[in-house]
Amino acid sequence: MPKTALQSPTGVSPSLLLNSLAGLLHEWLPRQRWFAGKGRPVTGLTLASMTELHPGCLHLLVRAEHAEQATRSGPGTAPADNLYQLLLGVREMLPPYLAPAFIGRATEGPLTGLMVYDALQEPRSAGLLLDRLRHPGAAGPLRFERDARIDVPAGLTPRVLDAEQSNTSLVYGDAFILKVFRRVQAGINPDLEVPRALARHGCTRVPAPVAWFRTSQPQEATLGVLQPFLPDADDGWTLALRSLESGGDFTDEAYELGRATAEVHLALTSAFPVDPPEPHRNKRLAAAMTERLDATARSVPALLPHVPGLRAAFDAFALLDTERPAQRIHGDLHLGQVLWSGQQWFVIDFEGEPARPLAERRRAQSPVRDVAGMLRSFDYAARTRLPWRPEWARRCRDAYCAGYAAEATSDPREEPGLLRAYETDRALYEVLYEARHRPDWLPVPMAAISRLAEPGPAEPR
Ligand SMILES: Nc1ncnc2c1ncn2[C@@H]1O[C@H](COP(=O)(O)OP(=O)(O)O)[C@@H](O)[C@H]1O
Ligand SMILES: O=P(O)(O)O[C@H]1O[C@H](CO)[C@@H](O[C@H]2O[C@H](CO)[C@@H](O)[C@H](O)[C@H]2O)[C@H](O)[C@H]1O
Repeated sequence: MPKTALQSPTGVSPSLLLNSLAGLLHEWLPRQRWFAGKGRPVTGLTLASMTELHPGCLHLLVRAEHAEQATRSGPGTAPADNLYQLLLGVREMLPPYLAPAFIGRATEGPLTGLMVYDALQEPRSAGLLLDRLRHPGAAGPLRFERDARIDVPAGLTPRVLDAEQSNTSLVYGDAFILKVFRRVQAGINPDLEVPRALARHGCTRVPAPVAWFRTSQPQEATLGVLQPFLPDADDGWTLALRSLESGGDFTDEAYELGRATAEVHLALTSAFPVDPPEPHRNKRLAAAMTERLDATARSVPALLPHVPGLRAAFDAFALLDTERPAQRIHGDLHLGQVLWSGQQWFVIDFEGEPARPLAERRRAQSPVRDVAGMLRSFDYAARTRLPWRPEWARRCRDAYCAGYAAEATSDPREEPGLLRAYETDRALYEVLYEARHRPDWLPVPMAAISRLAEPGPAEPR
């Protein structure tokens, strides 16, 4: 057991503990990809819950506020409630292998002089977390639960997944993957809710949750989900780039992806209630899209010249008289969310667009939102590789829609006005996402914005 002076922090009051951690977290949080106010300074910090998982390892839920945009409304703006999940280790000395996990040395409060680090990167703590999931039970406000029908062996070697992620995932022995949600919102996370429901309904396109953990403090919320790991799978983004780099064709894969999407959509209509068509739904949705457009343009002024053209796409959508049922969907479908196992496409990450409030992400919506997300993704892939091959994207988009139509009751290409509105809404989300997280990528969705703002076909060109 590592030598630590923190044998039992349960006797330490949260406010005292925060004295020790506040300075360190002010520095560390803004550098994390999952921090909502990435790069912006933390302006307030409170401890919402603290649980000692094992000596020297603290599970914390920390509420952090950041400067700017914290109070604006609209897509992608930070919810008022920014609650983060942290697993912190505390030691007197840090062994070299934990250097990348180092957060800082506490200079105040009860932890003074101790080294604080991200315990998710420590194999011992990661292993103990898996043990908790293997043996359902409680630890303070935390509850560990599992599907008892699936065996999870002891002693699987953990590693942190090296992926550009919104959360942190640990892979255990190439057999299971545990996603630890970093931003925690009240209620069940759709990334647990949806795959569980789909698995119950016999859908084999989604790795079924094996175990999960949640908290009751400061509110009921999902904290992490363990699923089978597909060890030899490549994600769709990697495969698409490979195809572009080799001058290849991706239409067979795109067609199959369309079929897989339609299959998941169909399974979702069995697993969750479907909202029947409702008069004026298009008008209401178009109004919400227009509001998001205005809010996004306030955050990213480069959009301003395109606002009238984009608004026209939403106005045309409002006037469409085909009202469709709404259903649960994926919510953030793109090439990075699908895995090719060698035999079939799997769909992962049902969390929805991470910046939207959870209640909104769990709402029934048009399946066209997902279709639009994937169509945008083909355009994304084509635009990130030179020479630009617009025909590659066009062919993939067409094949994807054809595959979708082969399994579903409708062909997305038959309703261009609907598709254009959802693609525009998605491209606006992407503009905000890139402006915040990867400003170098901003030209990718901006190219689509210029195209979508012009009258005429919405196809990439
Ligand atoms: N069941 C799985 N099998 C294999 N790899 C997976 C699995 N689930 C996720 N991954 C890998 O982990 C990455 C991040 O997962 P994802 O659920 O998208 O996390 P986040 O929501 O944090 O972005 C994926 O891009 C994929 O490469
Ligand atoms: O973290 P998530 O995978 O849940 O999704 C977020 O990050 C994605 C980028 O990693 C972002 O996707 C955008 O870039 C992708 C290429 O990196 C591209 O395939 C997508 O089409 C594009 O939207 C996604 O929007 C965001 O929610």
